[in-house]
Amino acid sequence: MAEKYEAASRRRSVGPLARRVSTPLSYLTRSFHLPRSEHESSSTPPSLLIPQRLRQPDPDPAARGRRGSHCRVGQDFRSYLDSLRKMVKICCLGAGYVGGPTMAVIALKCPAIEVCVVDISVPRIAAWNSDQLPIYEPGLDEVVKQCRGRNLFFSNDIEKHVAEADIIFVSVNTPTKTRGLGAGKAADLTYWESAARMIADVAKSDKIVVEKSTVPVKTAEAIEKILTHNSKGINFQILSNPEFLAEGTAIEDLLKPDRVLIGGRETPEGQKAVKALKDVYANWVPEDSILITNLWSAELSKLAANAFLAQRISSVNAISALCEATGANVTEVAYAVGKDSRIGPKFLNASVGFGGSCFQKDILNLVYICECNGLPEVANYWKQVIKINDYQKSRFVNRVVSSMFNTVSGKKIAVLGFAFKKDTGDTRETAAIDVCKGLLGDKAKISIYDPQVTEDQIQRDLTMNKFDWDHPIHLQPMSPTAVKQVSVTWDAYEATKGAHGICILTEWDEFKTLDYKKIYDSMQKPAFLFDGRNVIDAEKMREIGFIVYSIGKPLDPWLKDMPAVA
Ligand SMILES: NC(=O)c1ccc[n+]([C@@H]2O[C@H](COP(=O)([O-])OP(=O)(O)OC[C@H]3O[C@@H](n4cnc5c(N)ncnc54)[C@H](O)[C@@H]3O)[C@@H](O)[C@H]2O)c1
Ligand SMILES: O=c1ccn([C@@H]2O[C@H](COP(=O)(O)OP(=O)(O)O[C@H]3O[C@H](CO)[C@@H](O)[C@H](O)[C@H]3O)[C@@H](O)[C@H]2O)c(=O)[nH]1
Repeated sequence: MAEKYEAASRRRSVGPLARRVSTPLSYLTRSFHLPRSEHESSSTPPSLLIPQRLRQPDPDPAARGRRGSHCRVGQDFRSYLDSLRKMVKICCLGAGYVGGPTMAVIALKCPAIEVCVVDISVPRIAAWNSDQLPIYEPGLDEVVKQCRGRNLFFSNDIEKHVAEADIIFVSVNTPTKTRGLGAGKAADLTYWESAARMIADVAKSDKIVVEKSTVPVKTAEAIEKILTHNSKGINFQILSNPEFLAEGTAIEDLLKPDRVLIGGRETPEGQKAVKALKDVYANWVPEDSILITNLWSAELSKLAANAFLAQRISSVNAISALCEATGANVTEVAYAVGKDSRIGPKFLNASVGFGGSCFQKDILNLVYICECNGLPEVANYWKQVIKINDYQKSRFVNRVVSSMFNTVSGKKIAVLGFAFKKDTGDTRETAAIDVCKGLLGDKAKISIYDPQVTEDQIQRDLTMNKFDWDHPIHLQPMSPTAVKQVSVTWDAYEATKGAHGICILTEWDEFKTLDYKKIYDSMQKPAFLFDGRNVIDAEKMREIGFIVYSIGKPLDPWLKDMPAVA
């Protein structure tokens, strides 16, 4: 088993563990004044990169017109070179799910720009400099391999790279506040504010500071105050450039974004900064997909986009409850509704509930901003999206317990999938946490399998308080009192062996092709299968002998006779 674990670990990326398990104490002790790491010496960028385009033929001359950094008619070669040199350094604070992939793609598409991603976490940077990247994201390894050491660097020497940069992206955590004013709703800007103060301290030349993190509207105004108050005459331009990538498809999303949004001040300096950032993206994003707005529109658009997306899921999940009550089929309903071109087919999959580090946090943030602006009706409207999501998770738990003769005490429940969606090892706010906690509350014994999530991570998630997961300073060493009723395996067949019931909580493709006959044969009878993602063919499973529940689908005759679920 130990060998298997090691082999499986080697197959996997380090995952969020690098941040939350192996290194927690580093967060408690680190300041911005960090010693150079071992990796530094081999990965510190050269002081100035010679633009590759000057040495290599342009691979796509036809695209020149839409790129921003080519020598224009009337511009002499030296000033062209100077303009490139002036633009060559980007630093990104925060080497996480956003900072890492985003900067890797900028480095890939802009060989003339030197990109350095910095972080307060030493192990996280070490992982970026190794063969085991700290996050699992399809396609990311290839992009990093292509650029790392060429024009993409990862470092803990934050001050040095901030001081040298022309453009500084800030992509640090903006979690929900856990205490004090606005606790449980407002964004905690501690990490952002300390990043801004550090930039003000170390800057010796003009900088463009880009909000990449998701922040409340008007954050740029506060950041501007911090920077200009300490600025020693240095000119800082703040831009809002929110990120819209989704985990699991981050590289695809970054290579072909639906849009890039840049908000800036409407002053000549502000517009110059907007143009400089636009020129970076214009290396691969068509001009008409780069939207320019004022600062506040850009900041608010990010929160609004996530609220709209989450609202669609809560809408279809609300309908899923009605489908179960009436005999309608949510897949058919969603298909019929999505065929209306005004509605569209995407993001209408009923599920056990949305998770991830963004939707809940950003909607709570929006709710708080509405309340602060005297708009309680608007706040309540958006709050309902979260309430339905919580309802969907507890409805699922209730369905499991009521179906299994109203108790799961002492029963083995296999959980297939713990990540918040497929193709990621990220477990932040995953619905699986609430479902497992609910089942544990009824004294179930849980056996979990997820192809990308480790036991340490799962134990940590099940013992952590709400909202604490996104606060580096709250990270503690592995709790010695891990949840005993929970076991974690690297094998779906082992997880389901001897189980009374199975809950599918993540839509991993491999769950569609498991040998369910073999699984059924190894389970206690009657064998229950609760599909929280609608990934299995319920009719085939019933033929095997399972009692099946699928979200929003007509109920199994067995389940109809069980106590009603609220
Ligand atoms: N994860 C996503 O899919 C996604 C997508 C769009 C936007 N966002 C937003 O982007 C921001 C970052 O999200 P993430 O998922 O990348 O978070 P993350 O936790 O993966 O990464 C944040 C990193 O910032 C580092 N950090 C904190 N303070 C720092 C400082 N002062 N200097 C340097 N590094 C510091 C942390 O150590 C951590 O590694 C959040 O505001 C989030 O809402 C996230
Ligand atoms: O039809 C659907 C689509 C998604 N989900 C769930 O919703 C959650 C979020 O999924 P998704 O949006 O694909 O992933 P994220 O990485 O959280 O990306 C969202 O949050 C990011 C952070 O702000 C934004 O940048 C992205 O645009 C936005 O899609 C996951 O639990 C999904 O399983 C459903 O239940 N049904």
